[in-house]
Amino acid sequence: MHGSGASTSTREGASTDLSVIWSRLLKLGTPYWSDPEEGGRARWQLAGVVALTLGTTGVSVLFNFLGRDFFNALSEKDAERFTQMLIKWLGGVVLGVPVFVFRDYLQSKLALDWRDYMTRRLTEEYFQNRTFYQIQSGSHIDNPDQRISSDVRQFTDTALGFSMTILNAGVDLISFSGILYSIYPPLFVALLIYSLGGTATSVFLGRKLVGLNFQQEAQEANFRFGLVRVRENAESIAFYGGEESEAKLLFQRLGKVVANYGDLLVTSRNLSFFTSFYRFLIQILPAAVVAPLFFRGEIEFGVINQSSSAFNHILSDVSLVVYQFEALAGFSAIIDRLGEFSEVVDSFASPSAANDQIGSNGAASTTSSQIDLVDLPSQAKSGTLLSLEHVTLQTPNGLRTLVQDLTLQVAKGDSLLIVGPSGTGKTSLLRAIAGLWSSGSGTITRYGKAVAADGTGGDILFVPQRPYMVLGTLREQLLYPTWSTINTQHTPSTSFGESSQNGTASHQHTSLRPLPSDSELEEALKQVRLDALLERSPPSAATSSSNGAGPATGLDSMADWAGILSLGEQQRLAFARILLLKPSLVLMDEATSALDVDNEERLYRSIADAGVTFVSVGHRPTLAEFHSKVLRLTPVADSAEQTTAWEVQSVA
Ligand SMILES: Nc1ncnc2c1ncn2[C@@H]1O[C@H](COP(=O)(O)OP(=O)(O)OP(=O)(O)O)[C@@H](O)[C@H]1O
Repeated sequence: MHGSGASTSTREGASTDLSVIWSRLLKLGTPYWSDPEEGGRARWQLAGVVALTLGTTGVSVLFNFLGRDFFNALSEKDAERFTQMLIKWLGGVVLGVPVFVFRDYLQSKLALDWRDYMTRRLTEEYFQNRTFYQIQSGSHIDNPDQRISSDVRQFTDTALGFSMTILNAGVDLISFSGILYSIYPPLFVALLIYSLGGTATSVFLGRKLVGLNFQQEAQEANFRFGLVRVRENAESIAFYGGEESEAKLLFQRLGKVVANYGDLLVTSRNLSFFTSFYRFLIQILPAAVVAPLFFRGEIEFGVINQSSSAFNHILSDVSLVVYQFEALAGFSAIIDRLGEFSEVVDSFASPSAANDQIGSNGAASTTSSQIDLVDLPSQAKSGTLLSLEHVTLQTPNGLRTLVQDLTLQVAKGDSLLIVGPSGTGKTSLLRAIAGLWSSGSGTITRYGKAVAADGTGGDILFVPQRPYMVLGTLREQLLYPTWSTINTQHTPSTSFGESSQNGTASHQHTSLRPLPSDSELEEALKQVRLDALLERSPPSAATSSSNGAGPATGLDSMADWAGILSLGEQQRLAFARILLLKPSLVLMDEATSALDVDNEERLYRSIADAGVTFVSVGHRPTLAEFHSKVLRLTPVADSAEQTTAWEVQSVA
């Protein structure tokens, strides 16, 4: 069972349907403001931002009038009034600047809180019902990491920014229209025609930008993901000498980034031609229109400046779409990507969709039949830990039936080995028991709870071929996943340092399973022959403790464990986790494939001695002697569906 990282597929086109974008915007944007816990505070903050935004318009109107009087005093050579206006102007600046600064600060702070809320919500849904796993294997969603991190940030920043800009523009428009209309009505009408025409033209010229921005986000993410894969698989690539083909693949991705960006540049250049002409033309337009009134002595000189300023205000309000078109196009692309992601995540995260499979369009679609997965409390009497009744298992796309009508039971003290040629469905059977796959029919009953990160459950544990190494200390590796939430509350150099003196005392530990003491952790390492790790000085600079006391050692040492431990060592560490947790039943997928026979025997004996019942998947002949029963899967010759036959044998 191997993870393959994020999908690299991208869609050819973005959704430019305005009604879809609008409904996605509402669906994404509204939950924060109506949230029972955080909504109240958010609404108050928003009210503050709105008030300050209105304040900024008030300040602008004030300066419009101050400017008029200032230039009138200047043209009339009235030195005393000029000095007065200068002082008033300076006073206005002192009062006005804080309004602008606080508006910006509060708005950014609100965007940050909103981002925090949205990211937490999406992340929770992403992990609910193993959505992160289902999305990867069965949907077209590309780069979920980028959507959760950067897309959410851009969404909240831009949504709030645009809302305030629109509000500001509305109030501005009303205030300055009054001023301009009172100066010269024809100027006001000409301006409206000019700006509405400009908006329509820029929408026409920039219409391709939404799709191009959508593609840009996806291509950038694909390129970055390619680089991440090289980092994650550095050693394998180096062994294969695959540098050249990796570079070629990266260049292909870079090529797509550059090509799309090139198209984007051309479209924005064409739009820029128009918007720049539009901007430059209006600089003298109001003065040109009002000048005859001044020459005829109907208005004062300061009114020219005032009308020019009012004209510019109104024009930028009405021309919002012209000036912001590129940003709007980028925002639509973000709404599209995020909305699509949230819809797919929702469809998996909702309990009704938990057992659904994903269709090729990325949306969940219910397949005709499902395997029933039933969890029951442990059966002390019968000793049954796992039972499969008439289980027929299919691949998620329903194209292959892997195992048909399988019935078997695993009771306390049993040890079952699943064998069969590669591709017959051994790992898939474990996937079905773990609840990752459910296409097919029949019933799987698990007696006892699978391990949970809060320390509850832990009657059943699944161990993959390549154990997952968390980012953290050696202690955190050993405690994963049973006590993992407890670990995240501590930094290795402080709390774990304390706990190493008194065992478990410093942990606020509320789980049902007691947290193993340091000596138990060290004993588990000894049993799997990894106690040398306690002595080994970690090579990475990241191991230095933050209090400057030098690198942490022993259980608190930090390293890139997945990078420095051999696969065999990682597999031994996974056995140390079993020995610490002592689950009733453990299901292992080629969990000793990288070990020598001697170590393999020692590990199997140690978990059997600990009273753990186990089911293993494996190819190695040496495994049979540690098991009491063998489930043998054999491909059925000439079967169109490439299905497998099965039989259970006792080991002599
Ligand atoms: N997501 C998937 N969608 C469709 N088919 C899949 C998927 N994942 C695996 N398969 C197919 O299901 C079959 C069974 O895979 P599985 O990993 O269970 O085999 P296995 O018996 O454990 O093989 P091995 O011994 O090589 O590990 C394989 O043919 C595999 O290609």
